[in-house]
Amino acid sequence: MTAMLVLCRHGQSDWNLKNLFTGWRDPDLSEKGVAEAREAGKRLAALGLTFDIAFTSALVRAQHTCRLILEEVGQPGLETIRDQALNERDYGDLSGLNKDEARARFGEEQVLIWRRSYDVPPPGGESLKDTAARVLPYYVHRVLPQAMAGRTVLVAAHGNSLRALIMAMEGLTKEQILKRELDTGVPIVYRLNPDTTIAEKQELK
Ligand SMILES: O=C(O)[C@H](O)COP(=O)(O)O
Repeated sequence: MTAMLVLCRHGQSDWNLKNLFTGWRDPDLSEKGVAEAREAGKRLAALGLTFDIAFTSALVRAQHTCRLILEEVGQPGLETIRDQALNERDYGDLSGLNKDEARARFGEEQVLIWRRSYDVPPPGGESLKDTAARVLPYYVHRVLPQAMAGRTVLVAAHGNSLRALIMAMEGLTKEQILKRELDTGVPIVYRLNPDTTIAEKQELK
């Protein structure tokens, strides 16, 4: 039985556009983000993909992306489970700050460590490791069983909650995940082996 899992980072949000640290703050998609989410859905539809269940976070930008993808594949109203386990990494005290201003204030290197290191949390927030500690159990207990039962699963979530998941799924090291960036609104289609390892991966850029 083929297990199919599609991961998609939300389309551009209003705060991505304004270059603000977002984390658990809750802006909606920008106009461009809406178009990106629709395009993601069109690309999935072009592959002939339809879903059996969708998962998204407790945040509007991911939920909106999920909804638009489902509309474009002709499945509005498909069962969708929302859970804060899939939320973006909590950016703590950085939330709401402009990323360039933060670089000017704290230094380029420090900001890069907060944004991309594996285990250094931003002040008052979550490291990627902390994010993984909530994303991975949710994946193993909720998402993966659906895929392994032969259902095609959509996960519409966030840059860092998905980086944490991809690090585990693809077996990336701390060094490799540092360089892994996820584009907004670009679906990654995984076909999984019966032992849950990756059989095939396709990024729909
Ligand atoms: O939460 C945020 O600010 C972004 O959407 C993801 O941030 P990052 O590019 O710093 O990981």
